[in-house]
Amino acid sequence: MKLSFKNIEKQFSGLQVIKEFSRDIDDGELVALVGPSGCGKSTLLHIAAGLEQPSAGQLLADGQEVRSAHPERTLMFQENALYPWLTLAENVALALEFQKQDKKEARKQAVAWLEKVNLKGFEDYFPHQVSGGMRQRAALARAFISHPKALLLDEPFGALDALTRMTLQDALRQLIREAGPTVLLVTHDVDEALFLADRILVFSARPATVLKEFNLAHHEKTHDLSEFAPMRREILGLLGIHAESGDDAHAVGSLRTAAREQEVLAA
Ligand SMILES: Nc1ncnc2c1ncn2[C@@H]1O[C@H](COP(=O)(O)OP(=O)(O)OP(=O)(O)O)[C@@H](O)[C@H]1O
Repeated sequence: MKLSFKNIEKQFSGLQVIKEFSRDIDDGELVALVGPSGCGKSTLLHIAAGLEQPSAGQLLADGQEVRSAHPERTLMFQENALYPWLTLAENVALALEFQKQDKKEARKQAVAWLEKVNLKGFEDYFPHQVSGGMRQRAALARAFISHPKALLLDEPFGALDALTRMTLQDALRQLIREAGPTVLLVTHDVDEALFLADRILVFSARPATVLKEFNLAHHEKTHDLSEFAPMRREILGLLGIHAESGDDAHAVGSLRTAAREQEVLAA
């Protein structure tokens, strides 16, 4: 699905959050949105999902104006995405039941998707009985089961430790390769953006405008991102974080804290 943002503006009771955002996101492309806390990244995802309407401008999905939410554009959040009173299989199956699929068939497909994300044997566990990483695997299964044409990911792995996050990034990349949706990924983790994205848009503080975009399509990437060190340094620099060489890992880790501090100072 091609998403075309055309001169999008968004205000909340006089607070300008997004200013003249125009970009095409091509069918099957993965674009990461990186920027200071509170600049408007989630708001852009909500507009893409059809949960918020732009104050001005238009969003087209395959040429049709987006006016409301639709399962072909699926939003996935950081945590607490699963219903605690349902098992993992019931949570995943629910996405199909919402679309009026037969309960038995929905369960069958849910079990197959849980197997795809390495959760075979955990179908009848409740969310509190599994780890945070396993919950997000189930959330991925639930996001993919209805074959969305666009996947809108809002810091999907933000609450996980670094190692678990990397295994989830691998799982996500595999699912994307198989299913081929267009993906918008909001992340505070510059390495996550470098690893997963075809393109990275770096936003300014509110109102969000694109400071710079980086193209990473056609790079075969591993978690060893050393070849992208100059790009990572430039992105962090744009975000006001100055990483000395050798100190990048720390700088990436502190991006979230620094961004929150900027938000507090700006308030
Ligand atoms: N529904 C709403 N009503 C009023 N203000 C809102 C609403 N949604 C977002 N905002 C405001 O818009 C601004 C941008 O919020 P948004 O969540 O899009 O930022 P963000 O870049 O995703 O932040 P973070 O990285 O911290 O998640 C914030 O100041 C927020 O308070």
